[in-house]
Order: sequence, then structure tokens, then C-alpha cells
Amino acid sequence: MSLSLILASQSAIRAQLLRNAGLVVETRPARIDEEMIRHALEAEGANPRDVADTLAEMKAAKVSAANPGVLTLGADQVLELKGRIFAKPESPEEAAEQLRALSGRTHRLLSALVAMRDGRPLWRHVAEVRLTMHPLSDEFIADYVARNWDSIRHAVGCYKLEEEGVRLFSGLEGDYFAVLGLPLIEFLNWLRARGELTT
Ligand SMILES: Nc1nc2c(ncn2[C@@H]2O[C@H](COP(=O)(O)OP(=O)(O)OP(=O)(O)O)[C@@H](O)[C@H]2O)c(=O)[nH]1
Repeated sequence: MSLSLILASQSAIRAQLLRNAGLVVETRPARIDEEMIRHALEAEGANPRDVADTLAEMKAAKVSAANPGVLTLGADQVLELKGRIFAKPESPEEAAEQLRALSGRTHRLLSALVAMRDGRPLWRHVAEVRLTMHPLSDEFIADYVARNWDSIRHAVGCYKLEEEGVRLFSGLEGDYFAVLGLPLIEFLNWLRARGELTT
């Protein structure tokens, strides 16, 4: 019998990664006001890691409370460049501006996952990935965004590593799954240690 869980996320790739691993996943997006919470946390001086962890926990908590007894996951990603936090782009222009800022530099992606049951945190992990972009011309950026906007609009970094976005990078230190949306290996290790996975 495969493990069943609720994923408190609208992220299609997060659900796909968990299903590809053989888990039975029901998605229930948490729909919290991430921007308001992120700004409040930053105003209190929270660092990007804590912002991602807190948002992931809040998403899990909201959905877990409404689904008693069911293992519920909340996830969040924060992109940080030189202390500045980036969120998902609202427009192609914003995506181009963000990619110009990331071009030729190394940024951090903090990918948080929190597991809860009945509103109680059982496990949490924040993976850090350092991604180095090679220098991109403004012309390439404009063309890349025009061709990929419908896809990259759903990604915090304005790129999808499993698609053409891989071409933007000259280096990556960390976990591929954490870039896509969640630290999958660490989560499966925890499930296995609890005896909730047979392999
Ligand atoms: N497919 C893909 N998605 C990416 C990549 N990098 C970041 N993302 C997505 O960017 C989004 C980060 O924004 P979040 O606020 O954490 O999540 P969300 O999509 O708003 O969904 P919620 O969990 O409901 O908040 C997630 O959906 C990630 O899966 C990537 O390389 N590939």
C-alpha cells in the first residue's frame, strides 16, 4: 500500500516529484498571503532561510488543520541574491529585470519543506542550493523570456532547470530536486526512517 499524503501547494512539479516517487498525493493549495507574510518577516529581520521555513509551516498548518489525521506537506522557496529576496515574477518585464540581476552572479535558492499531522510539525528541512549564472546579454534575456514566459512565470527564479533554463547556468552546488521545488531525497529518507516506506 503506497503512502498517502496531502500537499498544501499549487505547484504542479512538487506534486509530480512526489507521485513519481510512488506516493499517493492529494493537492490542497493553502492560498495564504505569502507576499504580506514575507514582507512582515523581512521587516522583523528574518533571514531568507527562516522566511522559507515559516511560509512552508504556515501552508502546512492551514491545510493540516482542515484535514485531521492526514500527513500534510507545506513547501516554500525563496530566492536570495546579495540579501535581496526575489519572488515569482508578475510580468515578462519583471522576469527580464530579475534575470538581468541574476546574470553573471551566484544566487541562493532556499527550498523548505515541513511535514505535519493534526497541526503538529513532525519534520522540516530547508535545502540550500547555490546557482551560478553565466553572463546573459539583454537580447538573450528578452528572447528567453518571450519564448518561455508561460512556463517560467510559475518559477521563483524565472527559470525551469529541467527545461531550457538549464542553459542559463555555469554551475550549481546542491540538490536538483530542491531547485525544482522540494528536498525530495531528504523527505524520503525521513519516511523510510519512520518505517512509512518499504524501500
Ligand atoms: N518546474 C520548476 N519549478 C520551479 C523551478 N524553480 C522554482 N520552481 C517553482 O517555483 C515555485 C516557488 O514558489 P512557491 O511560493 O514556493 O510555491 P508556489 O508555486 O507559489 O505554490 P505554493 O506551494 O502553493 O505556494 C514553486 O512552484 C517551485 O516548484 C524549476 O527549476 N522548475
